[in-house]
Amino acid sequence: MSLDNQHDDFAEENGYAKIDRYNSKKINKIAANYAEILSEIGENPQREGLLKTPERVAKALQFLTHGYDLDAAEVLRSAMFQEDYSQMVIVKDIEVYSMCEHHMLPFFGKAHIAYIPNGHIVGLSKIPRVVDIFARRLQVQERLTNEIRDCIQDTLKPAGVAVVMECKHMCMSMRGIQKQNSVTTTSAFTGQFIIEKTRSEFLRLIAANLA
Ligand SMILES: Nc1nc2c(ncn2[C@@H]2O[C@H](COP(=O)(O)OP(=O)(O)OP(=O)(O)O)[C@@H](O)[C@H]2O)c(=O)[nH]1
Ligand SMILES: [Zn+2]
Repeated sequence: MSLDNQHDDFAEENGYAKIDRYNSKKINKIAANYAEILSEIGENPQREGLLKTPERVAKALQFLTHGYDLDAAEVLRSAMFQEDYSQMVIVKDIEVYSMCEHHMLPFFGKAHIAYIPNGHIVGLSKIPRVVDIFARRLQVQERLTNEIRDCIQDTLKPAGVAVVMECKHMCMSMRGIQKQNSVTTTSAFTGQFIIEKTRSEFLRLIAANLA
């Protein structure tokens, strides 16, 4: 499969068929800027290996920020089901890839999310989808954490939501302070998770190695 085809197939493979994935005007504009950047860093944008690089980077950037084109609440609403289940539901170890808004370098790690149903449950896959929709934007980890919490709380209206994220920031490892192993943890809670006992149960369960 050619590189172009791989990119073209991205939308469908990821269930994001309705994204206007290839706004070619946008791609061309971003690519032109990257050709200039290549020159500025002392490279020759005309050498063979770099000929298609500006276009590749433009497409990669569009992928890495495609969350702007998606509505996380709509995704949740598309798979809400009435169910008489009122115990904690936890989806843990969700891989997260985002980009910090300060340096546009990746930060990545895991999200652990729980909610306590209040009449409705949600299709399990929709929780990582919500994570991705907010992560695939320029972010800070704190806002990303809060946006996931608020979206689940406002849409599903459960008795409580808990979000914990643990991420490594490339802007702190490959440049700047250059700390290779530091991990940043953020958390956000609503409803019953504000109560110490419920929050402790959630934290104990995400720390446990049950599977
Ligand atoms: N709170 C928070 N800070 C972040 C996140 N991602 C990156 N940063 C920080 O954003 C800050 C930007 O600080 P500046 O002093 O303006 O930028 P800088 O000179 O490149 O800073 P250094 O990284 O310390 O070299 C840095 O301290 C980064 O570590 C994030 O998700 N949350
Ligand atoms: Zn950064």
